[in-house]
Amino acid sequence: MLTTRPTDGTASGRKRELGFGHSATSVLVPSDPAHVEAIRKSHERCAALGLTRIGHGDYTPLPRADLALAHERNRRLFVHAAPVMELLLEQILVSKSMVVLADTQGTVLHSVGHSDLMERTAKVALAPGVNWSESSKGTNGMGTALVTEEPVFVHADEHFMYANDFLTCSAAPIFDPRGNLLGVLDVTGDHRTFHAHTLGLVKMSARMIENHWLTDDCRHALRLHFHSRVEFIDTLMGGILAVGEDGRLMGANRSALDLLGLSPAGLRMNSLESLFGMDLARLLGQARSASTGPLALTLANGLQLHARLQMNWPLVRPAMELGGPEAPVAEVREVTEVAAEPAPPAPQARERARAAPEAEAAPDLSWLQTGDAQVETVVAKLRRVIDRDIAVLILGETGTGKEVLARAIHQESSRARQPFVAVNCASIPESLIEAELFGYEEGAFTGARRRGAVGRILQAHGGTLFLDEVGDMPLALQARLLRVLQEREVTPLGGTRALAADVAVIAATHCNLRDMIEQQTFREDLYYRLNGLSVRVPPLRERSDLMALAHKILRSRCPLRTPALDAEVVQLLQGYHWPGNVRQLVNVLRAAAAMAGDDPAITRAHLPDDFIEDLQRAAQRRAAPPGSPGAANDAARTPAPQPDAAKSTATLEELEMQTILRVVQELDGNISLASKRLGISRNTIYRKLRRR
Ligand SMILES: Nc1ncnc2c1ncn2[C@@H]1O[C@H](COP(=O)(O)OP(=O)(O)OP(=O)(O)O)[C@@H](O)[C@H]1O
Repeated sequence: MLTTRPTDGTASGRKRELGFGHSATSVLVPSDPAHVEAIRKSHERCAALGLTRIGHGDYTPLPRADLALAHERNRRLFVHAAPVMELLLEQILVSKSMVVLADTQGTVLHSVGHSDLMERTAKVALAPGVNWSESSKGTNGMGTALVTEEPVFVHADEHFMYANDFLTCSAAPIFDPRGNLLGVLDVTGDHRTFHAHTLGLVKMSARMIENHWLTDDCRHALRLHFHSRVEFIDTLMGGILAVGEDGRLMGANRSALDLLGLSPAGLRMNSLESLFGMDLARLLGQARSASTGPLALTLANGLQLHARLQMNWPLVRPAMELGGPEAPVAEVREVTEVAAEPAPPAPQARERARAAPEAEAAPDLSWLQTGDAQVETVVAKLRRVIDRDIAVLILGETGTGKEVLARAIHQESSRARQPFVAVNCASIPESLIEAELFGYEEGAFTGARRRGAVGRILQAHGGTLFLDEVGDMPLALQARLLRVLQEREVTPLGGTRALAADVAVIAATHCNLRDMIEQQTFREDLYYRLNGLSVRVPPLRERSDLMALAHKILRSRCPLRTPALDAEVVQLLQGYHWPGNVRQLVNVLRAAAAMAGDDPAITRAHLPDDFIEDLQRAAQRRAAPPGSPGAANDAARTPAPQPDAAKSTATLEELEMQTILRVVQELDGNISLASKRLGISRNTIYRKLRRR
């Protein structure tokens, strides 16, 4: 049933029930009997609580300390919800509404919407800290959805308090994979802007948050994505079931529960066997033999499902690099077929992804123990300082795994469930690094985003701040960073209030900071503040676990059909000097595994051409008489030198720069491809190009 509601918001207007389409100023509001009943029941609850329709409710936000506590308790919810809220806001921008996130108590945690979108009073009422529980504000979207645990819209005079009948709100509860209520997502706007599709958008957004939560919770589990219609598998309607190594069902999204006809409690009482009549080994076997396309599964009730298996491989997840040309994307590999790479996100989405705290975490330290004695020592040292508020400084050449190590430290600490925020000091333009790190208030500088921005340090509050390439931090900022680390507070640019910043700090660099201190390009006091414990990640050429590492990388790339390495390839890998370290090894093996396809072993023919060329050049250098232009020396270890490089009178640095420029030019400015071809990280390329 559709009824129209007056849009003038007056009491007489409220009493007028207009017929469908009778007024140019009225809006269509679907009001099916279940909805009418839900609102009636809510009004009854409000009356029973002693609320009155002429009441106003209290719009005073929680005191700062209590709000900070609420934020702290709901940090994870915020981390998953914030990017989704930005997306939702983009969809409803024309409706001049606000997108609001509240906790299970109805306390607003976060709201987004431009300041000119809503009347100032309404905006203030939706600010963080204001409570919108039913017991405080009567019938309203957030409060009522929290009580009923169902999506609901509350339009105009359906609000219990007349004071709120100029609003229209659509709200949906958010649940964790075990069915616990986490909070509520809401869109609130002026009642004249009611749109019947808003509730649908809010419900979809709540599902997106739930799916992120599930994927994060079960990031190392195998995930079964399924639906009864094959084209729906990877949509929001698709079911996701997380399965542990022992075949245990670890969690499911709401669509999965709906498709399986289970409650969250019912999920715990089931297994793969009871649901699909097969255990994990058989499921994997079936996936292995299904060369392409989804698997066919049958439920006990005869319902046919189409499924795909997926797992996350943190090993190959590209590091979050601020300012880089690609957005950080958790790399997902399908077991049954190669996953379609996500399309490159739009610039706005990229911006959001950068601004959002990272939700994904890395494997812990034991994952890094593949038998090298130097790595073992590093891990043992780190285990002694974890959770002791000691800053860690990681030293090592590019591509040795410094960021992987930092993530592993975070993962093994008590902060593992909190954000890990990586800041690459080399890849952010010097003029922006201050704003990136410390954040800024609205209008702090020309070009600043209207609503200001939370800096990376505050995004890491409660978790770990990873300062990569810290040697590239401008001197002026080093002083500010030192103050933050000493006082544990941040004052955003253009702001006057200092905000608490509880962060564990891990810094990394390939530079010699001691030399930099002597050259007065790095502050000594900051060096000591960052260097509670310094560890050096060994370059790959010094490691004794090359083959164990290679097999681990291959296993993670091709879990079901891990190719072997034939004897010649083993010899070639072992004889190589690996200037690009583990990153280069990953790239070479990834390309070789792709070339090998279904072949049981990787042979020389599968190795990438540029790697073979480099091997040949190295062999020629070794064969050349000592002192000759082609003889092996350190310069010969420069990645991908030009053929006549050794004869040139240019310095090593100039040759390197020429090579980088040539490759970047050849690849039309694609830094990612250039980084792969050169075997150095994208950050290193950015840094070097900037220093030109
Ligand atoms: N122990 C490891 N096992 C498997 N893969 C690893 C390991 N260490 C590093 N890698 C892989 O090597 C690549 C480079 O790692 P990472 O980005 O951590 O290096 P980095 O030293 O921080 O590099 P840069 O100095 O260039 O920023 C990544 O793809 C990472 O997944």
